Amino acid sequence: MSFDIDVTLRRGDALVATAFVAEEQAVALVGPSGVGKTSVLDMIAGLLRPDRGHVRVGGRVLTDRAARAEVPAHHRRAGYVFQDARLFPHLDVRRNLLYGAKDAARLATIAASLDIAHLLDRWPRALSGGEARRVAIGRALLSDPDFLLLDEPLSSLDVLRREEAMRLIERVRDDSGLPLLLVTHDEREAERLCARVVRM
Ligand SMILES: Nc1ncnc2c1ncn2[C@@H]1O[C@H](COP(=O)(O)OP(=O)(O)OP(=O)(O)O)[C@@H](O)[C@H]1O
Repeated sequence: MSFDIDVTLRRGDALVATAFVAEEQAVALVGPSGVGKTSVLDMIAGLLRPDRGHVRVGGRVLTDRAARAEVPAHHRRAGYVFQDARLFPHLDVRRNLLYGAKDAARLATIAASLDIAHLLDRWPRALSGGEARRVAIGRALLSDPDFLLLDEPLSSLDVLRREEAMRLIERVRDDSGLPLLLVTHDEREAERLCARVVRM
């Protein structure tokens, strides 16, 4: 079992709710803008607390409102790649990658596999959107996570870059073997990258 999620949260006027149990390693969360996809990732990462329900990943209970159980975000071992990369602007790419790294010796391998080895001495402000996102994926992988959360990893890429990014995600998925939850607007991408598609 990868993800066992059943959460409800009121945010302003919106009611965010989803429930699914996935045996598959890779799960896509699809749905229209504003339905609450990012909020669900935040609840799984421990950045938002659901009003009711539970979050279990890889059999581990991270939130169980009925049992008053809540693992703090920094103990969840989530590799969360945010929609806007969120690199530290005052750290170069190398130090961004090593931030929170469990095993710095993996830097070279991961940088090579993400095609960012030539960017290690650059500053985040000198990266394209796609490069920044690859660095964010690298930083998440180096933190030795138990699972991966990717928020719209393909948005704002042109057709060619999108295809490259999809191949990269397939490789990360297959090489890491980690439970992976990916948010996208695009049903076709969801079906290609993930054995399970959850609609919100
Ligand atoms: N800080 C906030 N306070 C109140 N409501 C919020 C807040 N952040 C988001 N919302 C609302 O919660 C709902 C879910 O937002 P969320 O960002 O999770 O949706 P989403 O499906 O990820 O959207 P998108 O695809 O546009 O990124 C929306 O209706 C949004 O307006």
